[in-house]
Amino acid sequence: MATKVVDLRSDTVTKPSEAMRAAMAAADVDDDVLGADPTACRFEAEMARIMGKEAALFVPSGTMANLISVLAHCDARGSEVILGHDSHIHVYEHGGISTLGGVHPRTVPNNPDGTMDVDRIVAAIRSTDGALYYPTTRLICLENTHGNSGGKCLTVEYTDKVGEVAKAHGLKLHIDGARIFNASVALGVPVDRLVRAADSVSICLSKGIGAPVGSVIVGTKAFIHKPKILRKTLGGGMRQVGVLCAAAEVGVRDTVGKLADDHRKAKVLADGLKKIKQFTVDLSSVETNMVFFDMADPRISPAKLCQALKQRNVLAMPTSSKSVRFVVHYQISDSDIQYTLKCIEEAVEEILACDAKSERCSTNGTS
Ligand SMILES: Cc1ncc(COP(=O)(O)O)c(C=O)c1O
Ligand SMILES: C[C@@H](O)[C@H](N)C(=O)O
Repeated sequence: MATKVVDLRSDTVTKPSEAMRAAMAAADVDDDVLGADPTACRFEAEMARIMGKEAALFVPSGTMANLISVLAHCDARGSEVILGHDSHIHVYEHGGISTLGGVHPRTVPNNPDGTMDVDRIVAAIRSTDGALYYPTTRLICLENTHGNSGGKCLTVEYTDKVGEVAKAHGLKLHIDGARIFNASVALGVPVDRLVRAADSVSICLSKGIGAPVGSVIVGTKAFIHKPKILRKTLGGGMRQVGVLCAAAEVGVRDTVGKLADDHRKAKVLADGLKKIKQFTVDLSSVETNMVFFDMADPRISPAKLCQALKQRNVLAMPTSSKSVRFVVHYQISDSDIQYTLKCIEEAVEEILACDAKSERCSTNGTS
């Protein structure tokens, strides 16, 4: 029997459910590049409806969804996008908007809650009277929930405010909504209301929603025409993609309703960590499915802890030289959470005992 692994590295690690696999096998498909795949068309129409936008486009990944969205809005040479210094687009997408799209990033500091100060966004907008020197600001990007801040939610009030700034300055607003459903559930705000101010949104199907592959870009019908061309340009035009959309349909139907439980389990995990004195965790920062915690004992490093947990079939990821991240998803059970906490306690004991032993060895002069 396969060893049970509690995989808390990310919510991207879920395996397709039996219902997803059955839907994939039974999917009615055709050539999506020719616009003929019935399952893709049905799914895209449903996602547009859910998100309150006119149109939607299925793409292979969240990275490609963000890249295509930025390039579609910034389709003139010398364009600049305002985005968070700690945003996924800026930190984890290989600078694709610049290296592939020629778009210049203008970063604004992300606050601990994932927002960027509105006055700093306004200050970052290039004035047109500096045209000889300045790129042209065309786009503002937000990220909701904000991954590197621990899955924090951007409120609808904040999002609307940034939308007003964009409109007042003739700019567009894109939301990296990889986990927008987590934000919607945690805030208790309908997802279409949460993104109303945005001109485009990218939504990951392969995270909390649990689909094996894909993201969706939503926006106006006129806007989506450009992403469709850019998707093909980037090699993302796929043929019988209904096989993948069928799984995503099941995820949207079955898994969005489980996100609140992911958030509850994350809080249980954080509460358990709080009781272990070798770690520090800010319970108020656990708003959705992510738990970031810091090492409070110099004898315990993120790498040592993750290694010791891995030996107990619990997987996690260091996020810095002093912190570790757990990401909960619907394939993590309550007993998995309790098992993880037990393994953490054992791992701490093991690391400290090993450290004490090596300490005794070094004071005794034996190596
Ligand atoms: C906030 C955010 N945006 C975009 C992405 C990119 O998605 P993908 O991994 O599908 O390229 C991720 C992570 O995967 C993410 O966490
Ligand atoms: C690391 C990042 O690319 C991924 N989106 C995650 O959160 O796991």
